[in-house]
Amino acid sequence: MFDFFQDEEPWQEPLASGAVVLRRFVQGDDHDLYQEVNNIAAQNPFIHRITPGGFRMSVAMTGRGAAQWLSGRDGYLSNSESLPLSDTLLAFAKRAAIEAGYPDFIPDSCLINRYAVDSKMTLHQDKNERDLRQPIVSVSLGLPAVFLFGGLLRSDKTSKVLLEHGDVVVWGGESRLCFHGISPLKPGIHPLTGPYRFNITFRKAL
Ligand SMILES: O=C(O)CCC(=O)C(=O)O
Ligand SMILES: [Fe+2]
Repeated sequence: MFDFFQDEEPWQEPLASGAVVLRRFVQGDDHDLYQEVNNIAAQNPFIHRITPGGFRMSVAMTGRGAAQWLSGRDGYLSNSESLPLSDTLLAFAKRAAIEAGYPDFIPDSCLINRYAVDSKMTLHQDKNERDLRQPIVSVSLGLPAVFLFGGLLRSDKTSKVLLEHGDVVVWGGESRLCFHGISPLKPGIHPLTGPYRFNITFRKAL
C-alpha cells in the first residue's frame, strides 16, 4: 500500500507546559485508525450537533465509549450503544500518552470529529471529563487544519499550529483546561480521507 510518510521519522514539538505535539506519531497504522473511524461511524453515524444556542455545528461527530453516554445526557448523541474502545484504539492512545509523559492514561472513550471544507470548532475547554488529571489525546487524520491553542482564559492569546495527517496533540497537567479550537478547514483532497479531516480525541471521561 502507498506510504504517505515515506521515511519521515516522528518528532516532538512542545506546545505549553503539559502539552506537546507528537508530529507524525501515526505512521503505517493510519489505515488501521481510519478503518476504526469507519467502523464506529458504521455503527453510530456522524451527526451535526445542535449547540445549546440552537446552532447546527459545522463539524459532524460520532464516538464510542463512556463519553458517548456523557454526551447523550444532553440529548445530542444517541446512547443506544456504548461499546468499549477496540484494542487497536486503546493501545494507540496509551502509546501516545506515554510518549507525551502521561504513563497512567487509560481512556474509556473517544469522540470523532469530521471536518469538511469550512468546518471549524470555536475556542472551548474540554471539561466534561470527571478526572481532569487525565490528559486529552487528539489525533489528526487527513486534510491539514490550523489548531488554536490558548490559555486558561478565552481571551488569552492563542498559538496557531498546523496539524497534519498523523500528528497527535496531547494536553494535560497545567494545560488541561486550556482553550483550543480549529480554524475553518481549507478545501483539498487527501489520499486516505478524501475531502475531510478526521480528529479522534481519546478521553478518560468517567
Ligand atoms: O479537531 C481537533 O483537533 C480538536 C477537537 C476538539 O477540540 C474536541 O473535540 O474537543
Ligand atoms: Fe476540545
